[in-house]
Amino acid sequence: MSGDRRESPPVTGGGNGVVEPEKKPAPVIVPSQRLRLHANKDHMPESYEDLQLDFCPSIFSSLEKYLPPNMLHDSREEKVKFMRDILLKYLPHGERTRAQKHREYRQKIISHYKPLKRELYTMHPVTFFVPSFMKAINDNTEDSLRSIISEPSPGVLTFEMLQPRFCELLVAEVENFEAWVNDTKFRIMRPNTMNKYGAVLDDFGLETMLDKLMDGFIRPISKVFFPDVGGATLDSHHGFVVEYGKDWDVDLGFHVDDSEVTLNVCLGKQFSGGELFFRGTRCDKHVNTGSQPEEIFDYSHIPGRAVLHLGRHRHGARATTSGHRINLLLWCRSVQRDEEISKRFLELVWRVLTRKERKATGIHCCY
Ligand SMILES: O=C(O)CCC(=O)C(=O)O
Ligand SMILES: [Fe+2]
Repeated sequence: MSGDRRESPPVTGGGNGVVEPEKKPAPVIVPSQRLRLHANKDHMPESYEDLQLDFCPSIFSSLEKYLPPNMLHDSREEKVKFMRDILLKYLPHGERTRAQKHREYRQKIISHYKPLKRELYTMHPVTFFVPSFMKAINDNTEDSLRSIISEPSPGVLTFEMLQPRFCELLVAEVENFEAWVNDTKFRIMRPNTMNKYGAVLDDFGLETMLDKLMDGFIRPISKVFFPDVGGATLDSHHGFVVEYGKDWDVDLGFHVDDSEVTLNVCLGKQFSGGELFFRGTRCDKHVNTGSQPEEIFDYSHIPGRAVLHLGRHRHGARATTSGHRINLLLWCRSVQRDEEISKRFLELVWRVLTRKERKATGIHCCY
């Protein structure tokens, strides 16, 4: 099983950047401008999405809950400055430059690649989605969603979603992008560690459209069906296509996704094989344990039909034995995970402090 999950940022160095220089005699300092060790659960954090920040905006929203109480109602700029200083101090340099490099990589592609099907780049629900899906989303009730969704195995939801025309347009756009990559010899990053083929749609301009797809059409479903894992708070995504066949990847090993909720829709073309196999949901600790008979389920892809499942629902894809299979994948992530990262970040910072430094923080709780 390949662990394809994102890791929380490691913390290096000692001190939390807010520790006072040693003074004599050492007073008991009760500092006001320090992060709290426990989140203020009642605080509604601001959104930082519209700011050009060097860290993911949702990290700021999560970290805001740990701000000292007297800062909670400061201006957004003041809060950003405070939190950014801490992140800069503790996130390893490599992680920061990686994010910066990726932004530059994406910018380079977007400024040189000429899209073929421009209508894909803005969300047009009526031309993208089949009427039954549109109606269920517009009615916006649990019953309306349940009326179009089947659950052939616990936690595996399937429903008709994409219009054939949309699938054709997206396949044509991906082929155009790949032709450009070949012509220009641009070295692109593949969607994940397990694929040699396929393309990241977010990297060549489709990020905004896919964000709308997640916000308006996937979150309403995952809110009802996957409420316990952040289904209601999906707020970022990794959108890509995978390609299978004789001249592409053949199959995909058993794995879990780096997502809270995964949308997988077949776009075509003609193929045989390529079934998804599921083996039940596990936490990180038990990801390699055996399966119960009722967890074993195989699903045959049908173009336009979506499969929605938890990222931690163990699965893989069998060999595509003939033809060419292209699937759209949207790994949807929740702010809930960023909160987990913030928490672990603080725990780690706490761990690297000396006893004296801990005392100086004025926090009396320890891990
Ligand atoms: O090929 C498929 O349909 C599965 C793809 C998948 O599971 C993934 O990319 O995470
Ligand atoms: Fe997957």
